Amino acid sequence: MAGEKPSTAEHEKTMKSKKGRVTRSSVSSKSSRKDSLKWGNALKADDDPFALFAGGEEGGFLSLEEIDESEYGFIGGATELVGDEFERPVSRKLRKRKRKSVDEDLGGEGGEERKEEDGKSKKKRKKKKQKKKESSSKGSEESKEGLVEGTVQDIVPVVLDAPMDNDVKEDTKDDLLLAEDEFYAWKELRLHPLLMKSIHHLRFKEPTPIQKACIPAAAHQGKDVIGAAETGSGKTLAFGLPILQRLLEEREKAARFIEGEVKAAEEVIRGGPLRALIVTPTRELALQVSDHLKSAARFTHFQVLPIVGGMSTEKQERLLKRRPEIIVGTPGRLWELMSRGDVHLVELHSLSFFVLDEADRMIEHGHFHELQSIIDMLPTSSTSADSSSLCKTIPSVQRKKRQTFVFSATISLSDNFRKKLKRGLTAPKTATTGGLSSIETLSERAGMRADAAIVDLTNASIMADKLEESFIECNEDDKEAYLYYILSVHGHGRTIVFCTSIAALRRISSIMNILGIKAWSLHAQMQQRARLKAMDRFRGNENAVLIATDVAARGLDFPGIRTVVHYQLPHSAEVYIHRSGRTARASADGCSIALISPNDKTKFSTLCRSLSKESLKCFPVDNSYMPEVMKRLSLARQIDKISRNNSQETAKKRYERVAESVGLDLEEDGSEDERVHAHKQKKLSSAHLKKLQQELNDHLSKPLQPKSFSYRFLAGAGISPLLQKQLEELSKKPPVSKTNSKEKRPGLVVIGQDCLEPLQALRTSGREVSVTGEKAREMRKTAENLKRKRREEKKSAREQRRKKNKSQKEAMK
Ligand SMILES: Nc1ncnc2c1ncn2[C@@H]1O[C@H](COP(=O)(O)OP(=O)(O)OP(=O)(O)O)[C@@H](O)[C@H]1O
Repeated sequence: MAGEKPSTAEHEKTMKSKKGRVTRSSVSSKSSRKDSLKWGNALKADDDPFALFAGGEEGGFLSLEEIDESEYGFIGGATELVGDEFERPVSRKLRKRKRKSVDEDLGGEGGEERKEEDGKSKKKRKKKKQKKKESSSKGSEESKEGLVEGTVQDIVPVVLDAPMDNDVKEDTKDDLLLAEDEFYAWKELRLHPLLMKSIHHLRFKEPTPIQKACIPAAAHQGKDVIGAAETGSGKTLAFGLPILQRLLEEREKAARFIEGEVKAAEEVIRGGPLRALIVTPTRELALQVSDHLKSAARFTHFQVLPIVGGMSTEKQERLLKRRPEIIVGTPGRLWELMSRGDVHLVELHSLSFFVLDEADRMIEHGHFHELQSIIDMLPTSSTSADSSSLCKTIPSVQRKKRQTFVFSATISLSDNFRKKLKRGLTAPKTATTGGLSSIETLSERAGMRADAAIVDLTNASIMADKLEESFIECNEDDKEAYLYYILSVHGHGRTIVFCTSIAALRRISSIMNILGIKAWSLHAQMQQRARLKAMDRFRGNENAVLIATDVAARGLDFPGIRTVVHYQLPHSAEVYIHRSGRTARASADGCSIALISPNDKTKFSTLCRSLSKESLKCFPVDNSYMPEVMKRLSLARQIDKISRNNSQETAKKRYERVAESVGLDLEEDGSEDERVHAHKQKKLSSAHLKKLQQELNDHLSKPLQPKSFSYRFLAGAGISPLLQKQLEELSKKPPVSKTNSKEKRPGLVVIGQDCLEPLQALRTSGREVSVTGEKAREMRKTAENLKRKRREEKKSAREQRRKKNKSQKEAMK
């Protein structure tokens, strides 16, 4: 820690000088003076002294959606660069555009209200500005007197070893002590104060085991790392923090080195060549990792840029011109831009980190040819070290070798992995021909060193500790019914339903929506914008349902998913692990339910065997609900069928209209009689559709209840809005007259139904069942052994009796 103090103090000075509050000369005083001029406006505009470096409140996938449409910037280092100027982290314009897009999503509703709001908020902003002006002048007076509030210490007391300002108030001191205790576990990782500050912001009280194991090796010993740990264990920061740590250290070194050279220092601050390239298998994951790194880098003003498919290439090229230090991308788009010769992506001489997230997915099915090409573009480690002298921005600061990180929850390495790596080192790079068939080949080809730290924290089952797995046996045709049962009887908490085929996904999401369960879809055939929107909506509602293909199986970190349903089984045990790992993340709990049809049985028992599971809990299903579930489902299926036919008709009509408008002659469909008949049929089917919808609505207006449920009595605890409404309606009705016996009894319904979350239901009444069949085989064997033993005993007893009789008879003679 001793070695850290000067840098901490220096950093402190730099920050203060940037705020314009401290005028003493420091290492960075020249540059900061110039910078403070540029940043002056931004600083005045915000209360938080660190807001300049922060991403503001924006983040998550809504802001990512904006990437497609707007001038998205680098929020990671959080500074948005426009032209040559530093602007406020996330501009008001961006926020406004975001609001506009939300309005558009809502079909333009609320536009007027928005205008009104805008007017009000303008006034508010004016008032705020006025206030800030007053307070900043007050603040500068205070600072003159030595009364500085809202300094670095206020925000991250723990991390800054510099002494606290004497004028910090007593109560704040108590908070600081508390914070110091709370974040103590991070101290031994010796991270840069700016990183500790963001960790404090993220409220991560202690590092996760994988972070504890990887950060010292990667950040302080400069090692390559192969990291494996359960899903949701914080692997992103396990590689992200070492990257930021080293970049910060190098930047400080460079700043010391070029002391006095304002221009060079500015260049260093603005970013030069690419320093870290992170590759992930899916677009959504790349965006998420980039978002995560941005939040970790929010006080460093390093730039993090996602480069993924489905978004404008031109825009990405424009943004690459701003030379972000860190790029997170998917192989396809990265390679596309590299092949186009994008300077920032092909000049990799200063690349210090190459990261493969979800590395085992990269080698699956061999469809990552681009990854091979990217890896082949990387300079060999020795070249990269030598050529650091080519780097224009930090001319003489000697950089360390490139580090390679390979991470996943499901990595299997052979016993002689190190030997292979060593062999790889002695052989020239071109000798490794062929595809990236294994993690070993992949790591070796990426230049991993033989002394790489191998951190494998996966347990025997490879599943998250607090995940409870279960299954429901049912017919293929009944899967929809059981899904509806889970979502309606236990529909509490965010749920993700996995399918393997897009056709199945479309069908069940349509049926669930007809049944009144708002379900979002996510699959690879959707437009990128729609994919991000679905994810955003899913994040936004804590009881939302997402029906997804395996595009969402890996890495995606939705907060608080309570249940994962495997509607169709995945193709491999690894995918099952990753899918199930969307719940029970970051020491939370959760449950998974697999729907197993007779056709799935063999696959399921193979999967269980490969995960060393002999038994699994059977998810409790209350069969008395099923008649009502089936009734509703039958109506929904009929509605779905008619709606599909109708939409086919509509599409056909649209096609005919377009053809007509361009003067195309289409063949007439059948005779006049047939067309009249078709028209009649259509009328009938729309009447039928109306009737079905009415019937379904009647069912849906009542809460789902078991068959034995009596609708006559009021009971239960609490009043749901539905119950409230029905009570109100009931109170408006006149009492049933005894004389008029024909009058129907008012159908009073409803009980404040307590919805039991799937995990709770599983814990209270799930029963353990053998899944591999081995237990049953063992029991059969034991029973047979017992039977044989008994037979043999009987036989020997008979033999003895016979012998005894015989000897008695002989004695009598
Ligand atoms: N030290 C920490 N303390 C608490 N939460 C953390 C910590 N580090 C990361 N997290 C949170 O844990 C969650 C999971 O992190 P992350 O996505 O990195 O997991 P992962 O191991 O990469 O998961 P997967 O294998 O599914 O990709 C995230 O919400 C992240 O913000």
